[in-house]
Amino acid sequence: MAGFDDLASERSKAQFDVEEMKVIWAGSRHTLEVSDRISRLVANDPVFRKDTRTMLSRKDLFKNTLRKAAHAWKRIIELRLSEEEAAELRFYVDEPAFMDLHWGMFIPTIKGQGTEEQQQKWLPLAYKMKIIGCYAQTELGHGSNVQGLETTATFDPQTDEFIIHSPTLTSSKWWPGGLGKVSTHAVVYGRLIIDSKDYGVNGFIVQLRSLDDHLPLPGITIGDIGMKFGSGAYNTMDNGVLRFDHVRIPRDQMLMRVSQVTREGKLVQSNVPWQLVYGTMVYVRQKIVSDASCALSRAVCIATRYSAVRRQFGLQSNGIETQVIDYKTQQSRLFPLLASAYAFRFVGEWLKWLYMDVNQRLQASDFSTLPEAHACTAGLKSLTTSATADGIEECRKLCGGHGYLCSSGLPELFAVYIPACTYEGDNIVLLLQVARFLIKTVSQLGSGKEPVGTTVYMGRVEQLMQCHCAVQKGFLELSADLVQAAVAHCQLIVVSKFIEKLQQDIPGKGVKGQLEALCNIYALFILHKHLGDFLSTGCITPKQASLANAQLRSLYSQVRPNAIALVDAFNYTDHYLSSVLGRYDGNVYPKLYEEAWKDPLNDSVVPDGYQEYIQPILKQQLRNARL
Ligand SMILES: CC(C)(COP(=O)(O)OP(=O)(O)OC[C@H]1O[C@@H](n2cnc3c(N)ncnc32)[C@H](O)[C@@H]1OP(=O)(O)O)[C@@H](O)C(=O)NCCC(=O)NCCSC(=O)CCCC(=O)O
Ligand SMILES: Cc1cc2nc3c(=O)[nH]c(=O)nc-3n(C[C@H](O)[C@H](O)[C@H](O)COP(=O)(O)OP(=O)(O)OC[C@H]3O[C@@H](n4cnc5c(N)ncnc54)[C@H](O)[C@@H]3O)c2cc1C
Repeated sequence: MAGFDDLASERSKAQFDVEEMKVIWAGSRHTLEVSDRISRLVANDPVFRKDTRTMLSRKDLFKNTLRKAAHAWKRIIELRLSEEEAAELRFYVDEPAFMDLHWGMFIPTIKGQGTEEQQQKWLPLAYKMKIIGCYAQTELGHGSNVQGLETTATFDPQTDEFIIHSPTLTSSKWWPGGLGKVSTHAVVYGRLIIDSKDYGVNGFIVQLRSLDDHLPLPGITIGDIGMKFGSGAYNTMDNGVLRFDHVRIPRDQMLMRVSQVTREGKLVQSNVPWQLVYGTMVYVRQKIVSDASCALSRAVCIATRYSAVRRQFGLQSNGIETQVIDYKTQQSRLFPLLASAYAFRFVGEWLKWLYMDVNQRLQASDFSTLPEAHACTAGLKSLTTSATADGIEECRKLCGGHGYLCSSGLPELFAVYIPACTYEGDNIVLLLQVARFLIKTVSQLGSGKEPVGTTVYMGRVEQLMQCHCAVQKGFLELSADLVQAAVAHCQLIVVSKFIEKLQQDIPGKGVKGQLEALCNIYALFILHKHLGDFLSTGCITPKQASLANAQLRSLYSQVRPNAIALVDAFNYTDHYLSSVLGRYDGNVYPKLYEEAWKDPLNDSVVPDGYQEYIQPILKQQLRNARL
């Protein structure tokens, strides 16, 4: 069987220990064991099938999502899964749904911005799924500009309550995931008003629906905002619209770790920086970087396996055509994405450590690294999601026509993934945050502080920043250029963290050698992609540039025999990949053919509507022809 033999032959060429690489990719033997066990548990459960998603109506699709969520919860309880195992199960169910925001934003917000008492009251309810929460910050009129939010939370000293209100159409909450049809509660971000004075944006816990009949509570207007990009895709998520008409909540439902409002209506600032109100966004952004490595590796796995199975032109002496993975153009498009997947994996590991370190310091009232954590999470979220969205589309193109079929898994992966460039912060807006941080850092450099990092890459950032700062025009005037410097800074971090990973103990025959090749491919690919920066800032010479390009080509040849093994190391099940082109066994053509007949359009030989609309035309034309 062609495809199967091709992949088996590819696997025999591997020059490194794939099982050890699986541990490196997973992060530890323990994590590998958990993800392997849970991914197979999900793959073998018929309730979690994904192949019909694109054929369901929005209502049936959503009902099926609720069914899966209920089944997932039941399995978590039945099997007594740990929090880690439960998170893995939700990950491998692989369906955007309200649970993501309940566990991924509502709970972390209460943990990060609630007082001890508020955590003790609300977290047990949320952990036991007695309430379902979402994160309601964005409004119809404002998303990026958080300080522009219009929802009001006015303190009423008579009743010791806040009155939550939507004063304008544009103040309607708009986009929050899980809000439209499911959530019973929300963390609502609104303007704190005391005695007609506006104290800026804070978070408030607000109940939205009755826990008895799920109907919206008095003063609450709530619903779904409608179909989104793609057919299946993100339409399993009820992104919602929410309006308040003077809804009253008790004073103790304002999240008060950052600021407190006393019974007398006095605002008291605690000793933590007010920016902690934005803390959930830092947490989610570091998670999004790890998610980028998962999404990109998934697309690369599909495209790499298919590139080894697909043969086109180049008839060889043995009478068979050439594998497209052997074409240098295919390698120059595919292998940088393979290297990027590994690079994002490792920078995501570091970012997770940085986030935990910042949190530990916050506990000790050390806020010194919060600005860097914000800049790193914002910048790396922007860099990795943009590269991943473009990379998934490139993988679709690397698979030719069959990449455009839903059965390839790539169109839906693209449709589900691309909003990551927007949610949790528009990517350009976030790069501007990095630029602000860099300007502050460069201004401190005058005090003799030396930047650290990979020489050529560091030089590029420094030069780009010096050029821009030297021009001394306004920030806004320079923002397009400063974004360029911000990207350069984030790429420096990715390369540096990959190099640091290589300095760790890396067991397994040939494993370190493969990672070194991938690190060099990532670094040289970025250098090649941004050659103008490196040349214009004098970081490299034209001669060095051409040597770098030659080195890149030879690295592709080094990776070629290991490509299939490098994607096998992701350890993805066929269920998770959900792709005929990316099947582990390479049995592509028979399965493509089989899948086609499952389409409802093939339920009847003569399609509905033919007799009603098309046949009359043909008959009329026949009659005309006989006249
Ligand atoms: C763009 C900014 C950062 C602008 O902030 P601003 O206060 O209006 O103005 P500024 O002067 O630039 O900043 C003031 C200051 O706050 C700092 N700061 C800003 N953001 C953070 C943070 N996250 N952590 C820690 N610090 C932060 C900035 O560095 C500034 O500090 P500085 O004054 O320079 O010392 C902010 O408005 C923002 O983050 N916008 C993006 C909004 C966003 O990300 N929304 C996400 C909604 S939830 C979502 O999308 C969930 C999707 C999940 C899913 O569906 O899966
Ligand atoms: C699938 C999805 C799920 C979401 N889930 C949630 C959720 O659960 N909870 C929630 O609260 N929100 C959610 N959101 C909203 C999301 O966080 C916002 O859409 C996002 O923060 C971008 O803000 P915006 O829509 O206002 O974009 P805008 O800021 O209006 O962006 C429009 C354009 O303006 C540019 N721009 C804006 N400001 C500047 C500036 N200062 N300088 C230069 N250019 C600028 C941007 O770069 C962009 O090109 C979700 C969105 C999506 C798509």
